Amino acid sequence: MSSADGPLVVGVDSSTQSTKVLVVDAATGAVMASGHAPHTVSAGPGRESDPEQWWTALCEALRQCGDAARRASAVSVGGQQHGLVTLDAHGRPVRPALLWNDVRSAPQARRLVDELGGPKVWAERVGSVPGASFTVAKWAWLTEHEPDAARATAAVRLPHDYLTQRLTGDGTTDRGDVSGTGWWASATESYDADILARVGLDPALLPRVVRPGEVAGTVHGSGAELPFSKGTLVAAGTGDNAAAALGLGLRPGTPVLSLGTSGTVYTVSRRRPADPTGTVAGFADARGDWLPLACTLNCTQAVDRLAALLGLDREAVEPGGGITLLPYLDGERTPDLPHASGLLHGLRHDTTGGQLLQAAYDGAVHALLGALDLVLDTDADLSVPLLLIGGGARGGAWQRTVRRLSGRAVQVPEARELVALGAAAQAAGLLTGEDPAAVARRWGTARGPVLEPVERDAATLARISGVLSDAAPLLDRGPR
Ligand SMILES: Nc1ncnc2c1ncn2[C@@H]1O[C@H](COP(=O)(O)OP(=O)(O)O)[C@@H](O)[C@H]1O
Ligand SMILES: O=C(CO)[C@@H](O)[C@H](O)COP(=O)(O)O
Repeated sequence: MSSADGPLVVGVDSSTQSTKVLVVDAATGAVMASGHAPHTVSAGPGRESDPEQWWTALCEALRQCGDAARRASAVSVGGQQHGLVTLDAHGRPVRPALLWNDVRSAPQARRLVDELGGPKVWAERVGSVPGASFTVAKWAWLTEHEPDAARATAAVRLPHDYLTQRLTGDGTTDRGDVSGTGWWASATESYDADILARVGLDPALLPRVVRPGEVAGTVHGSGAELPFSKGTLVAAGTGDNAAAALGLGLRPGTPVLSLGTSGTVYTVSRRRPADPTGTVAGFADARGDWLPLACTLNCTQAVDRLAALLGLDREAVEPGGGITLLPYLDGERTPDLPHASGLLHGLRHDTTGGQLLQAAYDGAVHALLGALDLVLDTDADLSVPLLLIGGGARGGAWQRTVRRLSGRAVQVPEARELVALGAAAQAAGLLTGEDPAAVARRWGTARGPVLEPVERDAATLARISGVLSDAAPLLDRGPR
């Protein structure tokens, strides 16, 4: 390991499939060490993970960073959004966390939307119309299906809150991640007492919302588990998408398309979003701005699953065939079809496996690009390249599909772990007093090749939209 110019900071990405840790030189952004450890997610009708496993994975990933992590002056955690973590009076999980992609809470979400006065009321007050992913719907599901677990709950946390609390001993969250709960009103930037009362959640169970730039706490214990010394600064942390926005040093109007377990499209905006259609979630960012975002449940894993079923490498796509494949293997959030399953149209004798696989990529990207038009302000500059990030951004087939269906220039940052880098920039900001996005720009994290625009394949987009609308009743009710 070469020597660092400045103090070292640690950035954590605790996402759906794994924990990734970077130790970064706060002066230059150079990555001095990294670690990675996988998580398990339950299969079947729900999606759950044990929060204790996230902690074990974090400790393991930190261990892989060796001496560099021991020298860190500050740490910050970015985490998968929305997950419901329920803790008992001793701070131990009452049950596994209900994750963002668990659609069992769809009926509760629909009921809550109606009870408060409909989508427009939610959009204006909370900034988002909650779907199954939102924590408020998950809590409502828990109180209905597992009332004993709800009664045993002494604290409610998001995934990044849980890990931050394990570091500091204090219950804290931040405006970015709390804006995805459904019980934080973006209009007033505070917990919404009326919504909490409707779902029977005592506000005393919720964490303190740390302000941007404020310290969440310090590492409260060290020992065998953690490399940090007691007193290491802990930043507020945030949700993974808000962390990636920090990690890119994102400026208002620049669009991001992230290809991970979830697919997301978002930008930073100075205007508080309020989309009554529910497609765009009106999240706050981790600074003082907003993060209009749309999210799909089926992205890299759905396409990889199709490739595995076909016995193909994920790059073995072939053009043509007129096939439409809606890859909604987990139900879908964008479009709002929580009970949907995958749907194939246009199969012929001469259809090849490679064409089916390409159709899966097309179906996944179609959903994201349709939402991107709604995410961007009317004054967004369409000539700015689309920033392509997440694990899928490394894939040639993903890159070509996004270019063909968007018709836009696409920039692929060389930096791989933008969520962890954003968390690291937040930690560095605590030490230097800088805006974390400015830290990331100073580090040059968004640098990477720009792939020139190609002609937009409007015919394929129109074909997919047509199948989607014709199959709407089938997709809405799900398989029988
Ligand atoms: N070289 C690659 N080409 C295409 N897809 C890739 C490549 N490397 C990783 N992936 C995909 O990236 C996904 C993981 O992305 P990541 O952003 O790390 O997910 P998450 O943060 O949601 O856990 C995997 O599901 C895999 O399909
Ligand atoms: O639910 C959302 C955004 O609203 C997801 O983007 C989650 O935050 C999970 O992220 P990944 O694990 O796919 O990065």
